[in-house]
Amino acid sequence: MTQEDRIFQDTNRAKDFSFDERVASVFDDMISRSVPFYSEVQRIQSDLIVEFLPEIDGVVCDLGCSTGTTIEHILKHPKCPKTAKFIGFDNSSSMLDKASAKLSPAVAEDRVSLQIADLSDLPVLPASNVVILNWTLQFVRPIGREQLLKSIYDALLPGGVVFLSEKILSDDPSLNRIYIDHYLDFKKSQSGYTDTENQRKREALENVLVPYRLDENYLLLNRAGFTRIDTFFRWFNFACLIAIK
Ligand SMILES: C[S@@+](CC[C@H](N)C(=O)[O-])C[C@H]1O[C@@H](n2cnc3c(N)ncnc32)[C@H](O)[C@@H]1O
Ligand SMILES: O=C(O)C(=O)C[C@]1(C(=O)O)C=C[C@@H](O)C=C1
Repeated sequence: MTQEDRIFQDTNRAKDFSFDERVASVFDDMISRSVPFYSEVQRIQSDLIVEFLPEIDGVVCDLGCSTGTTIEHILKHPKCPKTAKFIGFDNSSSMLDKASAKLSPAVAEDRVSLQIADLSDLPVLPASNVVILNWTLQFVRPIGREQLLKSIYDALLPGGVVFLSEKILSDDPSLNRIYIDHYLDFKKSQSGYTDTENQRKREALENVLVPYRLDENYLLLNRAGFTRIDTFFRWFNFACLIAIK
């Protein structure tokens, strides 16, 4: 059972945000209160993902899988083939411990495996039908992003897809300001985070979460080899992209 996220009520919290044990212990609460339409995105994304899974031996890699919520959603989808295999990667062992508990029956049946790995220095991915990067590329150092997307492109089978969800910037500064203000309002109203908590989290995420503009993310995907790209969901400064090989 996930605890309620009150991490930024604590004044002693170290400055830089990190996915440590303390964040992992409240993460499901934190992300569902911090990413607008988080569960709806999981729902519609899994509807899309099953369209790209073959009847037998499909492979899905979730990079930055955190506590395994996305894999759990797909596994529970009525159209998810029973032979599909899932591999979750993350560089936080605390997150993977939570994922392993959440997904334990599927791990026991060998449908899911979890691997500790840094996305800046990823082992070669298996040939995959689907690769997911949900709110994770934004945490990878900008210099490593293109190479990561290239290795995803190489790992995808023909017709395979990458799902990329990110916090984004607008190229119009005044719209950017408005979007961020509405995002802060969202966090206050939907979740009860105070202005102080929001401000502290914002400072902790500075230089840790580095968002790109939507067109910059399209360009990165283009450079990696993808030409068929679409935005299937957007809410102000959050966007979810699909790109087909
Ligand atoms: C915002 S969370 C992702 C949420 C998750 N995909 C979901 O849909 O619930 C970002 C995750 O990426 C992981 N992460 C960040 N930088 C990473 C890196 N360089 N290598 C591997 N994992 C990383 C973090 O540990 C964290 O679990
Ligand atoms: O930008 C913020 O304030 C956020 O809370 C965003 C965000 C994200 O997009 O990953 C940052 C960290 C948490 O993992 C959950 C949400």
